[in-house]
Amino acid sequence: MTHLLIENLHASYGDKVILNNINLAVAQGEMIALLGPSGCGKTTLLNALCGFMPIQSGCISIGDRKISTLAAEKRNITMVFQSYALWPHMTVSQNIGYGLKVQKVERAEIETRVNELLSIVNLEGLQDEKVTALSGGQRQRVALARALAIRPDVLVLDEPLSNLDAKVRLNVRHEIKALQKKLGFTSLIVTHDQEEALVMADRIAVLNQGQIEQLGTPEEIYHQPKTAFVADFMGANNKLTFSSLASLQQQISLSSLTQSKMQPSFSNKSTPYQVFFRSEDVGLTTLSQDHPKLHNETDAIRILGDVQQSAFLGGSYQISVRCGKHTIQADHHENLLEGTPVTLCVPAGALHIF
Ligand SMILES: Nc1ncnc2c1ncn2[C@@H]1O[C@H](COP(=O)(O)OP(=O)(O)OP(=O)(O)O)[C@@H](O)[C@H]1O
Repeated sequence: MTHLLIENLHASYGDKVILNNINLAVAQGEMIALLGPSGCGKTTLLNALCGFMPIQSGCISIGDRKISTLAAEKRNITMVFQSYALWPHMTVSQNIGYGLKVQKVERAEIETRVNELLSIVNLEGLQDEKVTALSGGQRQRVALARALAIRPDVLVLDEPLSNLDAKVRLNVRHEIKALQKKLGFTSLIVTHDQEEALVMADRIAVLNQGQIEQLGTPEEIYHQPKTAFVADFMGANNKLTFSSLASLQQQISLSSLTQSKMQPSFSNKSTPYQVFFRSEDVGLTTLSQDHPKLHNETDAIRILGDVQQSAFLGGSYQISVRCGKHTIQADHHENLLEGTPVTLCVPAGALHIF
């Protein structure tokens, strides 16, 4: 059931249009990640939702409550900021209970709720510490507990993990996801980290220049990008261009093309085609190697090139291959010297064609 509904939302800074007709229905208990490059309008959307900036037109409602024109404090939406925004002179408990105190909730009730939240976010025993004595991960948990204390209708998280180091980040993102499942809060999370969005969200909205370019489950966004922008943004950043359908068909048969993830504009034979694929889907062989799997692959694009550069990624090497005017990235199990001639093979099923 839809809990938060954003309809035909437009917002600007002066003459500059930032949000251009945003429509989004968020179900009760659902977590939606807003994903997109810097400047696409993610934070502006959160600010408009929370009432921190006016909107030009459109409607925002929670259940049957229209909130677009309400003051921020009347919306019952709380934001968790990347900077935590905690009170440095207060203890953990005082920070968590702050919103309840402002709402003039009784002292005994505040104590009960604070204790409950300390246990939920695993901060028991630290209630009397000053927040300045806590680690980044612990501070973010205090910020989360403080936001949840007032039982918001919608929880909004603006890059909540970006100040944490890589290892803590992995832990905290799993903790937030587990909490969301357990407590069933409805939330929007802003991130520019695609992996974070894939792991945490029930659905992802990919934003581009103030518009939602695609909304779908993490699997849909990853495997079936609807536009070139989404394919590229979600990591299929190898790109080949073909001037027409005929030149594309010289590389790969028509039956394979229809099986691959080709978009409907397929019928226009004279339009240029862009083909996107991930480095992990590229099979690479050197001339000295015999790779039966690649030779048997009939439904595939095959490209010849020379190694330009090899970068060690830990589990594998990322090989940059010069193929005429294109440079293709391929994951490979071993290091290769610059100039080594190679054959690249990409199965039809791994191609996204626009
Ligand atoms: N207070 C402001 N006044 C004028 N323009 C602004 C203001 N805040 C943001 N903008 C502009 O609005 C656009 C969207 O900014 P926004 O912060 O929403 O992007 P974002 O997707 O959250 O980016 P990032 O990932 O870098 O935080 C940008 O072009 C930005 O320059």
